[in-house]
Amino acid sequence: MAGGKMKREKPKASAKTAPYQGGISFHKSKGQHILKNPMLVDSIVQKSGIKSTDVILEIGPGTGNLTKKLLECGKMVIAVELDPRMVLELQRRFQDTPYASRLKVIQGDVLKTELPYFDICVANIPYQISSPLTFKLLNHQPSFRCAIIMFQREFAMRLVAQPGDKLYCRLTVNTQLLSRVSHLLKVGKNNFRPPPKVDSSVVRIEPRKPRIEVKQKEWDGFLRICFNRKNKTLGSIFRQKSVLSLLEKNYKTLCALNIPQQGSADKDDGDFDYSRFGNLNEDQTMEVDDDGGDEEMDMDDSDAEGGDGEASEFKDKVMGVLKEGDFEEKRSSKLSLQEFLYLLSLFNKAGIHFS
Ligand SMILES: C[S@@+](CC[C@H](N)C(=O)[O-])C[C@H]1O[C@@H](n2cnc3c(N)ncnc32)[C@H](O)[C@@H]1O
Repeated sequence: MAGGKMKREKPKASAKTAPYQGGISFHKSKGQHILKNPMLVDSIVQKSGIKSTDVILEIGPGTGNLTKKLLECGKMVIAVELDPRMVLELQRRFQDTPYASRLKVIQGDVLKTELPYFDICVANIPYQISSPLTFKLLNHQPSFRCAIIMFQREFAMRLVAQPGDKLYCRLTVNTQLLSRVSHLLKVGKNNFRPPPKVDSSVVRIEPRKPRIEVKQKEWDGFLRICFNRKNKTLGSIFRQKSVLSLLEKNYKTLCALNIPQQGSADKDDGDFDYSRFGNLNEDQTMEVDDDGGDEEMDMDDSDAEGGDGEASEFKDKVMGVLKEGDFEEKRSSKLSLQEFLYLLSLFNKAGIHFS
């Protein structure tokens, strides 16, 4: 644990349920809504299935109410906290306790921090980093066993959505490509201090082992097109001029370069950019109810169905792929992960690429 003044943990406030606040004022801009219900903290820890040998990653420990329980269960807690006031408070709270040698506090923005090895992540996070954090964790190597994370309810429901659910979106498919996600607990606003404006949910995320390998940029480009208008048929999406001309450009470039056609299971060169899968614009914050960036865009006249000649030949090729897999009349809102993977493989087999 980092240095700091020695001070015993403060005695509990008169009300039994009072959370340890350390006299700190909370900043909503940093997502500081601490857990004030000890029974809820117990329940989260119990559902986490922590082993006594586990190295636990906690993101945003705040004043340490969850941290304390994690220290009781695991071998080691590594806590990443942005706010130096909270870091100091954690040091004060645990420094002269038996937990001190098993707590490591890293001060900084978790999104910019190189994460160490951990077995399990348990966290009540600032909701404004939900999406990039999820993908940062899911691309962390070596992979961890599972993550138990508190999210804004709607974000959580997007993660666990199934084809046909209202909240099924690109975020859902991207998350489920990399992990199995399940809903653990509904959490009301009054369990936090100060209470946020939205309800929350605790979700369990287990990275897939082995991973489903996709070419990242290819997959991302493909899903962006599919979810551009998720309730329209794929036939109607792929007949748009803008989509056809983008795909035709890629097709001609690859033909000109005489690059052998690759299957979708090939990996990209270079590092994975987790921000591509979950950029901040489609995140859910405590205060803003954003819809995940997959709203349907109105098609303007210039983007009506594709034209004649050479373009029309390419359009036939694209439509041929959709027909081959029986996808023309299907909609992204109802397509399973396996169907998306299959459709991309059909496109790639036909030499049609999305990056
Ligand atoms: C919702 S509070 C949770 C506090 C505590 N874990 C609890 O449950 O009582 C989120 C915490 O994350 C911290 N935080 C905010 N942005 C962060 C970031 N980018 N990286 C690391 N910590 C961050 C905040 O300062 C705050 O302490």
